Amino acid sequence: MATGVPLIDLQDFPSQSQKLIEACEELGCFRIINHQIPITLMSEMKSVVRSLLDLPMEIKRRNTDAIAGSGYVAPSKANPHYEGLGLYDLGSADAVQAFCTQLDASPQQRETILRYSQAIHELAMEIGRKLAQSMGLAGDLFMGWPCQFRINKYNFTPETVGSSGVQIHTDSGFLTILQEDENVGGLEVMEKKSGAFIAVDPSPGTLLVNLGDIATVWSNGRFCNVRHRVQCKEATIRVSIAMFVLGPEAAAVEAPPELADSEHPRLYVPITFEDYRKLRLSTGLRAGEALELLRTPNS
Ligand SMILES: O=C(O)CCC(=O)C(=O)O
Ligand SMILES: [Fe+2]
Repeated sequence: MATGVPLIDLQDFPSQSQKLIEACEELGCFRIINHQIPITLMSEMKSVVRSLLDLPMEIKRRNTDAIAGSGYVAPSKANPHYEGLGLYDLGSADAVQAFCTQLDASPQQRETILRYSQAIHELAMEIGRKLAQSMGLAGDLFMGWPCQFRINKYNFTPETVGSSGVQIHTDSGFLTILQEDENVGGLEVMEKKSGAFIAVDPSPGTLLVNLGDIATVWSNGRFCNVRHRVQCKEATIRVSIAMFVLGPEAAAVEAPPELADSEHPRLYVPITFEDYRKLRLSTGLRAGEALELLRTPNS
């Protein structure tokens, strides 16, 4: 049952810095332990999320897009067993409140969603600081960056076993923090070197981090934007909670000067997250291939 996903103890820095950077470079995926989000909050949030996803379709449809694809996604031809609810800008208490209002959340549900969103947002900022420090950089890498939140439900049935819940893709932003289903596996991450998929088995109480395309741009090609997919392994409902750290609000993403010099020329032209997202949407390149369109002339 080897998962091959490195474990990072968030309370053991700077000792774990090298391990963190290696995980970002080699797999683009790691599992966090000691993240300080209470396990009770994680399980309360999971049960709130399950009830929101069980709401009638007409209520779920009130969760409209703030940016393309940020709201309710109904089952479709491409992903017939998948549906999700979401919100843009998890760091904004107003956006979180608006999401709760759209879905008629009870006061108790609202309280859990607010506490969870604050805790996961703080954790993302902490990971940003640890990443910057581990790369020898000062400052707060993700401060002020918009984050997207998505709760995913896979309606797996006996007929769907062996088929795909979500097609192979990379995440477009810098990184994703995932609270997986505590019982149902199915997530698979691709090892860059071999092209082989590694099954990510659930590990309750921990959180999984996947790096996306923006991390590759920012790190001047050092960090791996991990390809991943969700396979249906068993005929049961699977629920996961994802928080995407996207990119800076308006500024173009580019490698900091420390990561680009004459020996390591910039591999990608600077681009805003917004323009990169549009590029992915317009080209339909969902598995990181759009990065090739950003290559600098001599790289
Ligand atoms: O449900 C999961 O485990 C992963 C979902 C995912 O890859 C995504 O939302 O981008
Ligand atoms: Fe993903």
